[in-house]
Amino acid sequence: MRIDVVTIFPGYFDALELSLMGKARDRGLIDLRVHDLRESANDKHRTVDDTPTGGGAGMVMKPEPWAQALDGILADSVGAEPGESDEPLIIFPSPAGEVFTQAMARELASEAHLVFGCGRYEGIDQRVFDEYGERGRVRLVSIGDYVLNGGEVASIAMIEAIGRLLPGVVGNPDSLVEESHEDGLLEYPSYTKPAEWRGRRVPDVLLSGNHAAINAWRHEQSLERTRRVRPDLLDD
Ligand SMILES: CN1CCCC[C@@H]1Cn1ccc2ccc(-c3n[nH]c(N)c3C#N)cc21
Repeated sequence: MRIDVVTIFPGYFDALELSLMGKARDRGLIDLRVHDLRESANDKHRTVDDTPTGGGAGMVMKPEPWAQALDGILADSVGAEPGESDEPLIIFPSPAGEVFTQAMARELASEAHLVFGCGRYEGIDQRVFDEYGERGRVRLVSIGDYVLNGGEVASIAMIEAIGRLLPGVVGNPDSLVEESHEDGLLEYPSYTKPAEWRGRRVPDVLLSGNHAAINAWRHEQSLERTRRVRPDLLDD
């Protein structure tokens, strides 16, 4: 999968050189390209923002630098493999977006080419979403009901959630099956050695070697935790 990111803070994405994402990039499973939006601003001061038309606090990101950056990426996008969508999907993190879920991560993991447009300030001029929404596929996506200062942290979260689902990225694909949200439930509690720690014992069933009983216990724990913490996940 090719992933392009447009941002005024490229350094945020150094985090994706670490751990599993870094290994996936080294192995060519993910082709991550980070673009500094300021390099698409043609004035002497590389201006990317201006005052909001109609008044109001803060600044809004100008449309033209975004168009320069996105047009460059789209022009460079190669055709997809058979069955993949030709057009890259452009994702703009936004508190006004559809909420990102594990189901969306699975859906986006089948894309050949994703582009993440990281806004800052009060956001990006609406006409960028309109322009690229008419020309191709655009989704505004939120990672949750709280306010961040920009789209970079949200993009990193989504890139990790999507990237880890790609074949070969996570060592044992079985570990992807019993995770929170993967089966619609929160995951069961985990334990390791020692069997007793500060007077707290690991549940006996986990020491029994009875895998049917262990699986049944773990499923019940997932159900109980989901009922207690996220009953909304059990609504049909
Ligand atoms: C604070 N400032 C004025 C109010 C509106 C937002 C703005 C900051 N900001 C600018 C671009 C941008 C993109 C995403 C997010 C964001 N916040 N919360 C989420 N779940 C997000 C996502 N995904 C925030 C952003």
